[in-house]
This record gives sequence, structure tokens and C-alpha cells, in this order.
Amino acid sequence: MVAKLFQRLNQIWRIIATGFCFAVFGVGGVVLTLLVLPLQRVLEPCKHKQKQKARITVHYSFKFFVALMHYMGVIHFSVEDKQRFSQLKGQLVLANHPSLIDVVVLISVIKHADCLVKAHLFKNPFMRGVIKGTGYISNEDPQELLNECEASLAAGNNLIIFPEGTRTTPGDPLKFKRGAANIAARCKAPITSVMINMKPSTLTKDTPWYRVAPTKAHFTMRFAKHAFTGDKFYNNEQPAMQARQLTRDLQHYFSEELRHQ
Ligand SMILES: CCCCCCCCCCCCCCCC(=O)OC[C@@H](O)COP(=O)(O)O
Repeated sequence: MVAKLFQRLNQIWRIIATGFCFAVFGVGGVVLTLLVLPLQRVLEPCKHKQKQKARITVHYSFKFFVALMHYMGVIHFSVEDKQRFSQLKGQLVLANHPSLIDVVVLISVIKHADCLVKAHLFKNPFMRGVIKGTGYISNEDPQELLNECEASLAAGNNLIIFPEGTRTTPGDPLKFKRGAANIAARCKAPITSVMINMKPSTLTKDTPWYRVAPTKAHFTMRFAKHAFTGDKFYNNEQPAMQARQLTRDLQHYFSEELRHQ
């Protein structure tokens, strides 16, 4: 009885705190767009360095945001091997995508992160300015995005892609699109696979933010044990074939790994 009451009160608290955190996110987006990034552009004339600085700013903003959610008791975050995340270089970072917050946690621990972004987010007034300022890559034009991904990886950035292309539907099997493997095969990029788990599910696709989980959700993130960087995929002459095979392998591997969590 008392336990039930506490659970209900905790749930109400998490609704209020989630709303507050998202408001901070929106205000943060506006402040970065109208104040911080323009100031950085004035102080730094080199376009390339401007983007780098914008990315570092987002990295620290997201660190702050994850800490805010964690300490307000919205979600419990735990990331294994933080040191290894911060040392990644020139990796294609592939992760499953259970929740809205995945990319935020990834960018908060990965230095020099680049990111493939859904084209429609370039229209979001709170995010547009920041996404443009950082030079994150839009998924709008497939040919252009391949060139941009190649250039980004060659420059030593860690390019984050969710092979599902959208958040996982809870209860459904993982379904990877071929885009990420295409990029891997054509750019011959080393792959770092990251496993994300959110239990109980929250901030999922088709659930509004205020429909919080019955109990506090735990977010965990870790490296996959198996490395997909391999001659196996890159020796073959037809990238399209390699991409098909790699997509199957990745999807199978991720599904198996996540089943045991
Ligand atoms: C303090 C906080 C400061 C906030 C600054 C605002 C920064 C905005 C940068 C946003 C970078 C966004 C990268 C998004 C990558 C992406 O495209 O993810 C899409 C999915 O996830 C959601 O897909 P879906 O499940 O289909 O809704």
C-alpha cells in the first residue's frame, strides 16, 4: 500500500522532471543557436574549426543534459568503458536505437562525434541551428551523404549511425536498413558496435514524453564483444553485396546480444 503510493509519487515526479529537462533542452538549443555558436563563429574565422568547436560544445552540453536527467531521477544512466568511448577515432559507431535519448548519451561520451541526422530534424526550430552549426550529416541525398561520411571518417571523426533508421518498436524484432552497412562497405570504415538497453522501455517511438515508465528506467550502454571490422566484408568486389551481407550479420548479432540482456 505504502510502496504503491511511493511508486505513484515517484511517477508523478518523473513526469514533472522529464518536462523540465526537455524544456531545458529546448532553451539550450535556442541559447546555443542564438548566442554561443554565433559567438564562436565571430571568434574563430576558420570554417572547419568553427564546426569542431560547435561539436565540442554539443558534447559538453549533452554531458550536462545526461547528468541533469540522471540526478533529477528521471532515468538512471550507466555507461561501461567510458574511457574507451572517449578515445575512439575514425570509427563508424553503430548502435541500436531503443529511445529518444540514445544519440544524446553517445555524443556525451564520444569526443569528435559526427552524426547522421534525419532530414526532417533540419526543420526543427530548436535543433536546426545547432545541427547546421556542427555540420552533422543529413540523410536527405544518398550520394552526397556517402561522400560526406567518407570525408568525416577520413578526418578522424566518429560517425554515429543507427542502422534501424528510427527507434525500435518495443516488442518487435530489430530491423536494420542497409544504409549503415552501405556506408561501412563503401568507406571501408572500421565499425564499433554499441549495445543500448533501456529497461523498462521509455521515450520510445509513438509514446509521448509524459507517458513515463511505471518504474524508473535504467539506461545501459556498452561495447559489443565482436568486432565487425574485417577483411571478410571489404575484400569482395561488389559493395552492394557486402552491404547486404553485413546488414544481415549485424542485425543477427545485435538481436542475439540484446536478447540476453
Ligand atoms: C543542454 C542541451 C542543449 C541542446 C542542444 C540541441 C542540440 C540538437 C542537436 C541534435 C542532434 C540530433 C541528432 C539526431 C540523430 C537522429 O536523426 O536521430 C533520429 C532519431 O533519434 C529519432 O528518430 P525517430 O525514432 O524516427 O523519431
